[in-house]
Formats: sequence, structure tokens, C-alpha cells
Amino acid sequence: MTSLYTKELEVAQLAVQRAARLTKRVFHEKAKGTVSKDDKSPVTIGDFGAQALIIAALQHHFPGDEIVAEEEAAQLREDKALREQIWELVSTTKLDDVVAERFLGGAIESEEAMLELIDKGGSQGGGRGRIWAIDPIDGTKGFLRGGQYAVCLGLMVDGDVKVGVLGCPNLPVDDAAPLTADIGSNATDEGRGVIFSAVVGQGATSRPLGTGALAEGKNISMKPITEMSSATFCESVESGHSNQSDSARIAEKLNITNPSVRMDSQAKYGSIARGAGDIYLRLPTSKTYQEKIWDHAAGDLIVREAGGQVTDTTGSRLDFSKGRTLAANKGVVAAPAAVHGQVIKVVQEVLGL
Ligand SMILES: Nc1ncnc2c1ncn2[C@@H]1O[C@H](COP(=O)(O)O)[C@@H](OP(=O)(O)O)[C@H]1O
Ligand SMILES: [Mg+2]
Ligand SMILES: [Mg+2]
Ligand SMILES: [Mg+2]
Repeated sequence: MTSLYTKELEVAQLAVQRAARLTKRVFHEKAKGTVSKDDKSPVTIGDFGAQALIIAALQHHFPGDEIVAEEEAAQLREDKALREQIWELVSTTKLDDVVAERFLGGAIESEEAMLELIDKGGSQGGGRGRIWAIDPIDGTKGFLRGGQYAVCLGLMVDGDVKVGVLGCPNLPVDDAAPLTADIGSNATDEGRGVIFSAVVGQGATSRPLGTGALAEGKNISMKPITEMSSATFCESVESGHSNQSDSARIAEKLNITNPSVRMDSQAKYGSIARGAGDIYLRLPTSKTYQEKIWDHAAGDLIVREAGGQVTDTTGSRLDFSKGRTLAANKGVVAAPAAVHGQVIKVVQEVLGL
């Protein structure tokens, strides 16, 4: 029997690899073309450019699929200078393997076609049919700070994530490298850049993030926790995204003595999936915020396929069928399946749930 989603996985990984070439170019520039969105959060020319390149590849292979993507082109239609900067990047970023680049459909035709592609990500999502979720740069604040970020792509079918890919240009290639928050100032790309992938029922893998054809992948799995006291947990750098005083109280109650590792983006999901860390806590900072599906789709599947359990703070699975947000969930608790119940119990004690 041929495996399911083989083509989707290949397209997704190559599309992420190509988009990451673009984000890396922007990462190494001082001027990242940052503009403010309506909710005051930042977006850069890297976010827009990566979204255009990913959607171009998806449209080439799966023109009937819907797409939920974070960014939209409205601001670019009004700002010629910004639009031209993005077009310059998008029209010159290719995979350096001719076959792989042709497989993705090659270059986008024109600046106008680029804007139209960006706006193909406006689907309302939901629980029916094939829907891709794209976060072209997750952790934009980390990206601007010179920290961790991720290029994220997931395929949902009837509300369940079936394929997940995370490109993490600033994480170590080595799955066994210790978990650190900082990539170090003056760091080069040497030894860094990894793609995490998973297909439902087929396990999770990591492979070096390359520049052309895909590198060989290796199976990854979460580290079994033998002593909770020696576990490491990760959380957001941004205290506005996850409540860091609640997480400190949870860690204390679990007798965890290691300090939390703070890193931006879904790099947290990838890191625990390969056993570099153990637990990921994302604790609500407000009653009203709804998590976005593109911030979790790929990571949720990758961690579950690596032997983890991912729920919200009430212990329910993340429900991707509700639209563009995880409207039915609050926060995220990801841990090895064997200890997830123990972690949830303490999360609920501390949050008073
Ligand atoms: N109040 C809030 N609570 C939780 N997440 C938030 C938030 N405000 C913004 N975010 C999300 O947090 C993401 C980054 O996650 P992290 O904190 O793990 O790095 C952002 O993704 P983008 O950077 O793609 O916009 C954004 O969608
Ligand atoms: Mg954003
Ligand atoms: Mg995001
Ligand atoms: Mg983003």
C-alpha cells in the first residue's frame, strides 16, 4: 500500500524550505521592512514574501484546497515601496536544485499575481474538506530580535491535522543539542536549520533545512521523563503570550528545578518532539484571546506523532475545526503522553480550573 499524503508532505517540506531561504535573507538584513498590523503586532517583508511563495506552491499542486494564512495583502496594495521590496525578494528566491524548483512550479508571474496569492489565504477555515494553515513567520518578534522563529504549514482534512511541517532556521540541526533560548549574537547559519515533519499515523521526523532538494530525514521521539524534577519546560519569550508567573508556580509544584527555556514560535513544539525539552506550557494571559490555528496546527501533529499528548489547559484536544482560531480551547499543555495527566492536574490546581 502506498502511504497516504506522500505528495502533500513533499510539497509542504519543499515549500517551507524555499520560504525559509527568503526569511533567512531578511533575517540577515538590518532593515526587515517592519510594519504594524491593526492589532499593533509586527509583520515584515519576510512574512509577506514567505506567505506568497508557500501559497504559490500549494496552488500549483492543489488548486482546489482552501488556505488559512496569517497575512493579507491590503497594506501592500497601498504601499508601493513595501510591495516592491517584497517583490524583489519573492522574484529572486528559488531553491538551488532545478528539479525541486520546477516541482514547486517555479517563479510567480508578476507583482499583481503575488498579491493575489497572498490573499488566497483568507479562508474562514472550519471542519470540512482540505484546508492548509500557514504561518509564514511564527514568532515575528523573535525574528526581529534575532531569536527563534518558524515557517509553519499544516494540512487539515475535515478538521484534523494530517500533515505538519515546521522550518526552524535558527535551531541546531543536531537533535541531541541542548535546549537553549539564545542563538548567540554574531551566530552564523553553521550547524543550524532544521525541518520537523509529521504525517498522521506515520511518526515524526527531522532533517537539516537545506537550500535545494530535501535532505535525508531521521525519526524523532519525545524523551521519556523518568524524574519530573529533572524535566525542562519551555514557554514564550513574550510574557503577553503566556503567563510566566503561572508557569513558575506549576513548575514549582511539579518539583521542576531547571529554569524554563524561553523561546519564540513553534520551535518549542519541535524542540520537545525531538527530546531536547520535555514540556511546553502556554497559559492564557487574558480571558478573551483565541489562539490562531496557524500557531499550532503543525506543532500539534508533530508532538503527537513523536509520542506526546497535546491538549489545552482543560485537558481537551486542540480543535482545529472551529474556523481561523481555536475558539473551543484555552492555552496549550504539551508533554510526553505518560506524564501529561500529571502535568494537567497541577496546571488545573494552579489555574483554579
Ligand atoms: N495575547 C496572546 N496570547 C497568546 N498568543 C498570542 C497573543 N498575541 C499574539 N499571540 C501569538 O503568539 C504567536 C507567537 O508565539 P510565541 O509566543 O510562542 O512565540 C504570534 O504569532 P506570530 O509571531 O506569527 O504573529 C501570535 O499569533
Ligand atoms: Mg503575526
Ligand atoms: Mg504565529
Ligand atoms: Mg506569523
